[in-house]
Amino acid sequence: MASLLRLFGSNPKTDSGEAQGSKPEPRREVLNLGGGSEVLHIPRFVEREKAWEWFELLDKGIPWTRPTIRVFGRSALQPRETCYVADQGLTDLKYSGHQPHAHTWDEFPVLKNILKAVHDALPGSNFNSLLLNRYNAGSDYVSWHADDEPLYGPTPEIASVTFGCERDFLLRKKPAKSQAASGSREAARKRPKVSSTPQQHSFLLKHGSLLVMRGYTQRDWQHSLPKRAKAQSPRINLTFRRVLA
Ligand SMILES: O=C(O)CCC(=O)C(=O)O
Ligand SMILES: [Fe+2]
Repeated sequence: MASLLRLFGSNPKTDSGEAQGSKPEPRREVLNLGGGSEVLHIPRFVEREKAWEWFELLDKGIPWTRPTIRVFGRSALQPRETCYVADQGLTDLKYSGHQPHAHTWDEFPVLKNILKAVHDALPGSNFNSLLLNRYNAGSDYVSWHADDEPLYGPTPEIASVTFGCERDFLLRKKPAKSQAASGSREAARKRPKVSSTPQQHSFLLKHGSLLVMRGYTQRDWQHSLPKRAKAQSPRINLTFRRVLA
């Protein structure tokens, strides 16, 4: 995987960390997933102390809830706490049979500061909604999914900022649409066999890190944050998204 990582920031001024009068740009890693999908990772996006300050404000100031969702036809408590913030007048978000209440940005001034930092790091971005997650311990998780709801359009940019306990974030290629239904048995026999091991990547998302999924990542890949017995402290994650129209 390392060979796929293009390391940015090779400017000696930024690498030495001592550009005169300006802060060094944090290191950026770009993982090209192929097929027009890409992940950008900035491990030290928010400086440590600032990130703890933001963690505390979010931990205490956000009205976290643990909604009941529907998965495979059954009701269950969502395995993490959540909150949703969005510009007014946007199409409502709905996932797993649940429609979260859209809070306004004005209710939580800290979110405007975080949003500004994200916009500054990602030229051309213009996020108008935010899904927040709070994982109380390693037993909280998010299962395999893609944020491919139509309201985000075909190639959404999703910017994910992490505070608190570091956790593994996994990406796996969606299985190719089965061709078994079409074509004859003979055609299937002649078709070259594809490897049964799905392509997978793993990122350790640290306190203060930013991870951005772009291009066709939501169409062609899934992501998850698995349970981790050793993770004993809370993690807060913010995913900024743009709802179209
Ligand atoms: O917590 C994370 O890092 C990911 C959250 C996520 O995938 C989501 O809210 O859609
Ligand atoms: Fe997601």
